[in-house]
Amino acid sequence: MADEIDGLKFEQQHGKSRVRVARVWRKEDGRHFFVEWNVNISLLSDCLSAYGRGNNSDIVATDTMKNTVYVKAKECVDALSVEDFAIELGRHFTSFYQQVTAAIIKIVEKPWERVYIDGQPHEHGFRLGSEIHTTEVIVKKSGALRLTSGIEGLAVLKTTKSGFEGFVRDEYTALPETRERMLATEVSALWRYHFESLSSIPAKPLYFTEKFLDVKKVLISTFFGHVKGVYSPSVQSTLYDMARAVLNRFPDISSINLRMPNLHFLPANISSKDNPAIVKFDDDVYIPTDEPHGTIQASLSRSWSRM
Ligand SMILES: O=c1[nH]c(=O)c2[nH]c(=O)[nH]c2[nH]1
Repeated sequence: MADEIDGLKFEQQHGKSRVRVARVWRKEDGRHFFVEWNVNISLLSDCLSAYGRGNNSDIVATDTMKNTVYVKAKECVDALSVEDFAIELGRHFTSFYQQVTAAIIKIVEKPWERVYIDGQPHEHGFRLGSEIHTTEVIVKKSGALRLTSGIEGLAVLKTTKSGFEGFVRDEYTALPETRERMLATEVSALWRYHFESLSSIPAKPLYFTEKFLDVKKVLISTFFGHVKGVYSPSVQSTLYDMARAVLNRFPDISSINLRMPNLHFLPANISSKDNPAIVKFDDDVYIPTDEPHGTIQASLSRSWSRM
């Protein structure tokens, strides 16, 4: 939101970052549910006189925003998705305060997962997994909504069925063409849901939690292919297949952005003047390296709207 002060364009927002909250839901049958969230709040509000005149009478204190996270966590009597919690916060700030025109809520969920003991889900035991679930919600006073979710740190590797051929060769090119290499990456994905108003959000509890797990499954299964695998001619091609699979499978996702660094496993060939083959590479010994790494990213949308 741009305003004018003294003939100058002025834009502002204020909020609270890194509000950490954990919530336990204790069911009567003995099962516990648990989440840990790191919440970022940013409010767009009419409080120009705070900047221009030192008058704080329109300022919602960021300390109050922090407290609101704990109040709302307490009020959520049933387990809910990180998306629904973000929407609830956005709804609160935009409806409770007349001067707040929009709220931007970003939350990172820590990947606590229920443990299994002897194949049985534990009632109250959790361990830290690896992939992080994120969400960003923008709620406007009108009820307009922009909802994106994401995954970070989805590390995947396959030991074959990957190659890279036919690329530009010039006087600087040293990379040999291959149809046999390792393929490893750490996927970051961000996808936008098509729900564009608060009233269109599905009422089903944990709808977005299930969707997150389903998107993760589709990303993983498309990366690897079925048990015998699928050939990848490049990170670019596999990334596109993964993005495509998500849009094909989930009608309520309108766009997806994927970032997939190419984490290289270099063939180990070690030689000396006397011994040209101290170690001779035979698709067996590799030198793992993530520095430098390739960086491949792309967005795929159903329409020409932006992510
Ligand atoms: O899948 C790949 N894509 C590239 O763009 C690239 N560039 C490179 O050196 N190796 C690879 N691999």
